[in-house]
Amino acid sequence: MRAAYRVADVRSAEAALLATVPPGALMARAAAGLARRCGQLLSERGGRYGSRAVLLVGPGDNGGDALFAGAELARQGVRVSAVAVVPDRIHAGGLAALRSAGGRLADEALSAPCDLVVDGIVGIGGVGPLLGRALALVGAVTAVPASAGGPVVVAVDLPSGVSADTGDVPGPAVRADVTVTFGCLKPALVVGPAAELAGEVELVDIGLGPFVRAEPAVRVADDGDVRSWWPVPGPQSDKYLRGVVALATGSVTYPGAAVLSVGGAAAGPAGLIRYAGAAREQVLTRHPQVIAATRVADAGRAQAWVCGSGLGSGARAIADLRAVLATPVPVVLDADAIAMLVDGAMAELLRARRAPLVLTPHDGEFARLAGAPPGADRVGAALRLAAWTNAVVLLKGSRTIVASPDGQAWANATGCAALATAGAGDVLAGLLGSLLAAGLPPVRAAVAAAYAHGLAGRAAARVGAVTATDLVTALPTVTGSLTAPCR
Ligand SMILES: NC(=O)C1=CN([C@@H]2O[C@H](COP(=O)(O)OP(=O)(O)OC[C@H]3O[C@@H](n4cnc5c(N)ncnc54)[C@H](O)[C@@H]3O)[C@@H](O)[C@H]2O)[C@@H](O)CC1
Ligand SMILES: Nc1ncnc2c1ncn2[C@@H]1O[C@H](COP(=O)(O)OP(=O)(O)O)[C@@H](O)[C@H]1O
Ligand SMILES: [K+]
Repeated sequence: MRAAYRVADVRSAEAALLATVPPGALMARAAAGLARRCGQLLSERGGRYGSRAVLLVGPGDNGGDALFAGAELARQGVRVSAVAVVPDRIHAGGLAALRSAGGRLADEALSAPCDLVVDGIVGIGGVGPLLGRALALVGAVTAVPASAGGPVVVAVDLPSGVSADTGDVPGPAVRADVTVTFGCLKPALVVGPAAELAGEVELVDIGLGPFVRAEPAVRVADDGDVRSWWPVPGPQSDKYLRGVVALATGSVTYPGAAVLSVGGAAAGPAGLIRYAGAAREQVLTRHPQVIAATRVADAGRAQAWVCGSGLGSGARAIADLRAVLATPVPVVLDADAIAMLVDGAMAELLRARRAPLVLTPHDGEFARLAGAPPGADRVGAALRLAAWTNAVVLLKGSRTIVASPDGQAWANATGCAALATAGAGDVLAGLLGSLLAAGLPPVRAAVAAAYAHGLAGRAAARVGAVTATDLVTALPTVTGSLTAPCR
């Protein structure tokens, strides 16, 4: 698990650490890590000696990091020039170090072609959209991407122009190929549109770890986490012990949603799938192992329910949703079921529930339920909806968020834009239901489902254009790889 911390918490930790080390030591550690990565990137692109680097140097310590790293690169034979955002507010020690290593202060950014741009405009001290010369410099950096022969762009701590705590991007911002961040991750490196601007993120250890006392603002699961959580059948398992997942999804209008959600469930760890709904025939044609009924009341017992994907919102859908909410087992509500929750008549059933509830809204469904779209602070918005509904909220997006009513938030790092295809959410809901049925607690089930779903998207994208059916095809290999092999 990786953890990202808010700026205020990073500052407190840094203050505590600073009191234990000589002045300048932290910046030296940060700059050393930054210079190391920049040097590697130059070596990969034809060599350091004689290459050209431009430092964009803001008025704060972020600029100081860039200058000290530039000094180290200059010592290695790189021709380094620095452009000050605010010429009379440049880190004096950093500038002296750069000059004594042979680097220079330039007036114009990128007046000649260069191999590397180091974005030291702002880091965690950035507030709001970039202003003044900072804004003009960002335009110059983004003109030619590295993939089109432009310079490789390395952001110092954060890509300048992003909101560190929320991952919002309120205006023009640096698009980095690599972000070298110090001490710990910040939310903007893992959530929201900012995370897409960070490129590859390298975390440099500056000794901050023991001084971070706060709870993470957001967590990111890795392969090891998901693998260790994934339910694995034992020698005594039978289909019931592995868990029974039931789905009330699809409708006469949208039978495909039923097929896709059952397909997602089929890749999960549950031992048996029940289906209740109007798409019974279509489900059985594609998934003959399913035990299918037409109504929830006739479906039989399950350890978790999935309800809503393609369900519609007529009288039949309302009755099935009510029946699902009345069960004493974990429930995933997706799509139409979320929309139907807006109806106050469901409130009593929700209040009476003791078993876990997981909501899987995209932004539109979120807005219907919460009264407004998630906005700039997606983690905060998901946490508020989770607290209000007493449900785990899986807020879909390019970095899907999982938020719990007790204030824990996770961001998914495996997604890819290929997932933005009709029916992908149905597949996710089915897989999530299967993980719940197999006994995974709701936050872990949601995090693990988003993780595997993202990997399936990537796997399918490697083959070609991705449809939700391709996700169903790709999922078993992904989920199989997350499961210890049967002995
Ligand atoms: N505090 C520490 O112990 C360490 C800090 N380090 C570096 O220090 C950085 C934080 O330094 P600072 O607190 O000096 O802050 P920054 O250097 O991130 O930026 C602050 C300055 O940027 C300007 N600024 C803010 N928002 C702006 C906007 N929207 N448009 C234009 N200019 C804007 C302000 O004038 C402000 O003085 C970190 O991100 C990291 O790079 C590292 O050296 C590691 C140790
Ligand atoms: N730009 C994107 N990058 C990565 N994943 C995305 C992106 N856009 C959407 N997704 C993912 O695609 C899925 C879409 O689900 P959803 O909106 O419910 O579609 P549907 O209702 O058609 O099934 C979600 O898992 C979401 O996180
Ligand atoms: K920066």
